[in-house]
Amino acid sequence: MSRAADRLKVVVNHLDRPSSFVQASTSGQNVAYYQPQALRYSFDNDLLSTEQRISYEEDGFLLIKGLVSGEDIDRFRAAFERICRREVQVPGLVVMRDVSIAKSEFVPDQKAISKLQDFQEEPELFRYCSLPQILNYVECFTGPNIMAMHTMLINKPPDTGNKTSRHPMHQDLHYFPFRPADRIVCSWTAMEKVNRQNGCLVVLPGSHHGTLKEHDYPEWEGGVNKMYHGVRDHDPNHPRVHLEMEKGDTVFFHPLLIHGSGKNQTQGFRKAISCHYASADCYYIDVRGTTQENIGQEVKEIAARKYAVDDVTFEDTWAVRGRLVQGERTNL
Ligand SMILES: CCCCCCCCCCCCCCCCC(=O)SCCNC(=O)CCNC(=O)[C@H](O)C(C)(C)COP(=O)(O)OP(=O)(O)OC[C@H]1O[C@@H](n2cnc3c(N)ncnc32)[C@H](O)[C@@H]1OP(=O)(O)O
Ligand SMILES: Nc1ncnc2c1ncn2[C@@H]1O[C@H](COP(=O)(O)OP(=O)(O)OP(=O)(O)O)[C@@H](O)[C@H]1O
Ligand SMILES: O=C(O)CCC(=O)C(=O)O
Ligand SMILES: [Fe+2]
Ligand SMILES: [Mg+2]
Repeated sequence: MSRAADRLKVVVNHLDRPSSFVQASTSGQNVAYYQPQALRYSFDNDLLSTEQRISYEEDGFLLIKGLVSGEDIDRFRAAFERICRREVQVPGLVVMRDVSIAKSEFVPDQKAISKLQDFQEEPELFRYCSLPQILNYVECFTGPNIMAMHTMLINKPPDTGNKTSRHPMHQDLHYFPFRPADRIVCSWTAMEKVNRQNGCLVVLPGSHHGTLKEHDYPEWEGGVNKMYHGVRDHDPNHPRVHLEMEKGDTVFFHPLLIHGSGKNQTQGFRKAISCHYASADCYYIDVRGTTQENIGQEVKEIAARKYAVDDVTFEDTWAVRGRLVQGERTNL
């Protein structure tokens, strides 16, 4: 029996989802197999192997080594540095500083910047979101109509000793007022070697099988960055995986996957570039009365302050930032 078929059995036993598989009898043994259509998290196409599809189904992430070239990464880094030196003005760009230095004097240097958000109007950085090799993978999860909904370049600073460089365990779906979750995917590319020392991604494999959990600010003594909500309670005994990656390696992960990143214990600034994609056929939801109401309110307040408007909705803040990168803008 092939390795893929072997893993199918494991997945079936592991997930215990009677409706998604059929019983088959081989050599007198009763064995459960997935039917092709029972793989709900990805589409059947020529790019993903059955093993890769099962792996995403089971774990909620898929790591592809060497997907982005060193040359491209160097160009993204140069664009980031131009922004840090304030040589360019980018409409809509959010430049974030770590909470531990947010109130100190401004230095126009990468050392003051822990994250860029919303670089959809910066052509060089946004090129990342349209790289054909990335979109080919994204399409496996979203289908052909693809929106780039959220863009980030994370420059995780050396921890100042307060542990504020940590990113609490969270599910990205908490921030998104659109569905269905299975048609949303994040691509996250290491811009240099990332490991436990400099605060690589940490994931709870399989956690995407659960539902969206309640998120809030973690009670950390040293402070927490604005809008860095964490899952209120996740099973501390769930196995964790530290995703150590080389420059250009890219991980695709599901928006319900619980993940975070540890503190950066080196003197370097750990860099990664990422984009959250969604099928343009997704639809907006009203988060009032749901666990997402708290983040919806915070984002609305920030948008209102930033753009001096008072009737902006949480959905609007996404609709204005989203950009079509493939196919047709049908809905979002
Ligand atoms: C169309 C409009 C869109 C509106 C934008 C809304 C943003 C939406 C974010 C959604 C995120 C989705 C992501 C999905 C993936 C999951 C995650 O990424 S989780 C983390 C998400 N959160 C963030 O990314 C935080 C983003 N940061 C910011 O938006 C800004 O940095 C900011 C915190 C709003 C501050 O920006 P700005 O107002 O420009 O900064 P200042 O004028 O210097 O400071 C104002 C005020 O805020 C304090 N401050 C600054 N930085 C921080 C910080 N890191 N933590 C806490 N507080 C901070 C600063 O001290 C000032 O305070 P004061 O008391 O008013 O002096
Ligand atoms: N004490 C804690 N309470 C809550 N969340 C934590 C705690 N320690 C780490 N985390 C979260 O777990 C994830 C990574 O943890 P990890 O243990 O790898 O990092 P670290 O504790 O910063 O560093 P390390 O354990 O490698 O010294 C991050 O999301 C981090 O925010
Ligand atoms: O790069 C990191 O540290 C994690 C970022 C992340 O998970 C996020 O911003 O949603
Ligand atoms: Fe995240
Ligand atoms: Mg730890």
